[in-house]
Amino acid sequence: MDAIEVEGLKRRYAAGKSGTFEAVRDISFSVREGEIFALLGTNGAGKTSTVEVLEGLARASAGSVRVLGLDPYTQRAYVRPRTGVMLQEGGFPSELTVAETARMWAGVTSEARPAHEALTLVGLGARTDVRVKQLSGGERRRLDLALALIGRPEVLFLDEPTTGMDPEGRRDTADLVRRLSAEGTTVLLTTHYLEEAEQLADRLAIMQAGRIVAAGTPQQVVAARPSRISFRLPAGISPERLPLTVPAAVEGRTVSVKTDALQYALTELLLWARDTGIELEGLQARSASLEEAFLEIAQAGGRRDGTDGSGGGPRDSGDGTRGSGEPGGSQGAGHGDGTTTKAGMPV
Ligand SMILES: Nc1ncnc2c1ncn2[C@@H]1O[C@H](COP(=O)(O)OP(=O)(O)OP(=O)(O)O)[C@@H](O)[C@H]1O
Repeated sequence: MDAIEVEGLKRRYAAGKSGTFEAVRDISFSVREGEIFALLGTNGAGKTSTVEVLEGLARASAGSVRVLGLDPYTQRAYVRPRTGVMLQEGGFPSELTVAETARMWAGVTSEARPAHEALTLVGLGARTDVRVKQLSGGERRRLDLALALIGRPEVLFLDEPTTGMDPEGRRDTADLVRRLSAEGTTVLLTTHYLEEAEQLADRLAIMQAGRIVAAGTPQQVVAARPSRISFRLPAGISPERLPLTVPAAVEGRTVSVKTDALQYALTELLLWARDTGIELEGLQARSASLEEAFLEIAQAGGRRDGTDGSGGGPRDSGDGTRGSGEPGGSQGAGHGDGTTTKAGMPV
């Protein structure tokens, strides 16, 4: 059994006179025990709407959701004590000190960690006597995290945990999340920091307009995007003379190439440079970053608007994430069943 199982989830909101707005449109994914799973997407993509259903704060409009094998909404009394939730807006009484807040929280939590232990975990051990209202934005996020950890959760939901934290706070939080995951805690997080997701997540899903449009390990999602080669155009060489089988963009004197076959294209270029006796100044070759993949997917998704939503049925990608049947829907590279190309990314 996976720690989190989402199958065909939809979430609708009332909109206008008797109308509805579908914020989550038939998504499916699962998170294994001890895994760190990141839900990514542009503003309004549907991440929080999804996470709220997993946290048992809202009912699914359609589909099924299981957390630790239970329905988080109808069986909330059993699920809640085993999960930790860090919401986007914590909201504590601002007159209480950090220690009082943590003790109050521990007082209503079964088998709670000692308040000081939770505060030390998040680096607030030296700030226990400070009033909540005097904390910085990043420190409040740390306090939010401490409270989410107080019940020793088996599943931890982190909604943009590092927003407002300085780089040290982000690094400390990432280290802590890794440690918790190594100890068996399942973590589902949303974040707008793509570098953080790339480094932290075992697997991730990118949402757009309520759908999962790409998913897999960070490497799989990135591998499906073209790699980049760039260098300075050698003096006296026109772009047409370059031995490139893929089109190069020339801006000023910088040549940029996007290629799905980095090793081949680079070999071709280097052999040509050697044989022609040319030095390629500023030569760089690298895989796409998650940020580039995300931006490309977001742009492709924008172009995709207006499609009719038809297409094949849900497909099992073998990585625990399934498409919702929309054109270009979901994903996971390299699942080997031949149902998707280039990790099923919208192109
Ligand atoms: N209570 C609500 N009533 C109506 N529409 C809502 C409600 N809550 C959210 N929405 C809409 O649902 C869509 C998804 O919102 P959601 O907050 O889930 O996105 P998100 O991916 O978490 O965005 P962000 O990154 O900005 O937090 C948005 O279009 C939002 O306006």
